[in-house]
Amino acid sequence: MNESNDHAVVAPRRASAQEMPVLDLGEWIAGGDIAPLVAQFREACTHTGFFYVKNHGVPQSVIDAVFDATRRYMSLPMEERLKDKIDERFRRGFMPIGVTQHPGHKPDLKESYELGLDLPLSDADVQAGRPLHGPNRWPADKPWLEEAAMAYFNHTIALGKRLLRVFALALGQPEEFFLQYARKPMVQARLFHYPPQESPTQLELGAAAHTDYGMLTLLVQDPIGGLELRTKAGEWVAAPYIEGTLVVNLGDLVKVWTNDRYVSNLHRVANRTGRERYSIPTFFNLDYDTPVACLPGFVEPGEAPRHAPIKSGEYLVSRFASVQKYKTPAELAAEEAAG
Ligand SMILES: O=C(O)CCC(=O)C(=O)O
Ligand SMILES: [Fe+2]
Repeated sequence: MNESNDHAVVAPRRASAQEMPVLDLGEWIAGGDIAPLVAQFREACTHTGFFYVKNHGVPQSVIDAVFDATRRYMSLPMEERLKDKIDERFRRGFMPIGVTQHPGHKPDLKESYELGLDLPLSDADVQAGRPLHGPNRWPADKPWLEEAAMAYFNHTIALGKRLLRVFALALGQPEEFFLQYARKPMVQARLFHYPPQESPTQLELGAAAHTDYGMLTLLVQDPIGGLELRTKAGEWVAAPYIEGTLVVNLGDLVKVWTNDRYVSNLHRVANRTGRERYSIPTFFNLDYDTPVACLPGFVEPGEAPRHAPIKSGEYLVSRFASVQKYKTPAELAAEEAAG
């Protein structure tokens, strides 16, 4: 990292309604026509790859409860939380500041509690050592954390599966196309706490500028705000809290499906408010073995797709390893064998 290239990151203007539209899922969820939503989804995904959803079906009480539990947990003494420190194999539990570091940046100024699809040790994929497949890790003396987090997690899985229907139709596929790859989806949620930062800079932020990796990110943020994304013109804009909404954005694997037609956008977090910020992204990814490849209609006849086909899970694991201090299952097995 080059300190002399560092720049202060000042608060940008708010994203316009075109840069961050609000998609209303209410009518469709109530049994209405999906077509208008598909058109709005396509427009947003080819523009900034970011939008809000409202009337999304996740009860506000469930969202309030998971924020309350996250605040309560992150207020506990560090030594208490370190008892739940993330385990190398399954990557679930408390992740202190310092674990996530994007190349060329200082570590992100955030800490988190990580959870995912809760697979028992007897599960065939867990037995087979498939990366990131495993049981959640919960502090037994704080049942309120598991209760609130899993209630929220299960609702976002339902929302993610709903959005996959819209997504498939937007890409010219049958509505159920992605659901065939969401049998044991690699969904991960992160309960984030961002301490306030007086003067954010490009090198040191709550979350350094990055793109997400997979399919769909669903995010609830608290009223503090601080999420920023980059427009097509290269300008950073704020994606503030809007009551009753979640933020949705696309990840890099969508570029493979769509030959770069859909946007996986750079974004970052700067918490300049002087107050604690909390946010909870759920990363909705498909099954490990999903063959991700350019879909028909996204490449001209006679042209080759820009990205080689790839297995969803392998790609995700390689991306995690690039930003998190992370041991691969092979490295762990080698360590174990060495005693
Ligand atoms: O906390 C936020 O608002 C965004 C977090 C984020 O971009 C991420 O974890 O990938
Ligand atoms: Fe992100």
